[in-house]
Amino acid sequence: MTPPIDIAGTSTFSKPLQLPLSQEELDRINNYLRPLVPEESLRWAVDHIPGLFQTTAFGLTGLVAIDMLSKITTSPPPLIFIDTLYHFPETYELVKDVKKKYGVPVTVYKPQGCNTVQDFERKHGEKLWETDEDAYDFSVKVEPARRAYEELGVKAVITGRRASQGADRANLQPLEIDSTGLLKLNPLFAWNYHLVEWYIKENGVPRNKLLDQGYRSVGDWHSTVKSGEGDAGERAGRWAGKVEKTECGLHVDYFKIKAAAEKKEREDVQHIQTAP
Ligand SMILES: Nc1ncnc2c1ncn2[C@@H]1O[C@H](COP(=O)(O)OS(=O)(=O)O)[C@@H](OP(=O)(O)O)[C@H]1O
Repeated sequence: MTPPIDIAGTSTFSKPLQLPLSQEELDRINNYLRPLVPEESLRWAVDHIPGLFQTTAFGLTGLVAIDMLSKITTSPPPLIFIDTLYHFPETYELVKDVKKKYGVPVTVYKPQGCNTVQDFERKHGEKLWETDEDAYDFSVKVEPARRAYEELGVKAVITGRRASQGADRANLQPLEIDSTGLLKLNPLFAWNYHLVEWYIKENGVPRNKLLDQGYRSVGDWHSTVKSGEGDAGERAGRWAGKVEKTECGLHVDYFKIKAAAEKKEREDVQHIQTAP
């Protein structure tokens, strides 16, 4: 591969960026980042963005970013892994492989007050993903992620989302600001599945063993199935059979999912109180 160009000196943005960013500044940054290759975007982000972390479920795209970062900086952004407690054993194996190969710190956050599935089910009941999707997504991913961002002083995260994954991601920009003010850098926003797969093979990057068994995007074991060829099918194995569901909650409006989860909690309490 061609080594990434050293673009650090060509940027006219303040170092570090002054946060929060105005919409005008965000637009200017996106115009600057859009034509860059991922290594250049990552290098720019490491140089300019304070409080930068990488949030990863060790999907192929995030793994590409981890590998690129290991080649462009000696102090890559620390990794945050939200352990829903329902990941496949192969995913937990991969976390170990990545730690061993790259030596990068991985901070793990779990659902509040829960260390094990048994803890979670005592608190929320069995199969919460079937009875209330929003409450499940909020408890296993959204709340732990917010806790991580607050406790670790996270101002920005690198994500593994790409526009070619379609649905809500079809118009993905290199840099976004979410409803809480968190910056999200999507360095591989313009890559397709085949390019990501090619990079992983070419660079000997560790990957989830489930990918050799026909899985293409891996989430929780209870809601992930094998999926077909081509970009259209990449995330088709996530929440299979639920046509409207395309996100796990981490990348939707925080306040909306929080409100939905709290509403369900209130209804449950009311139901218990009025039960005969
Ligand atoms: N559990 C967990 N912990 C930390 N970060 C996570 C998690 N789940 C999703 N993500 C972040 O979202 C990126 C896209 O993930 P997915 O395509 O799997 O979709 S989804 O978020 O689960 O809906 C994903 O990209 P990857 O780094 O490629 O995994 C991460 O940036």
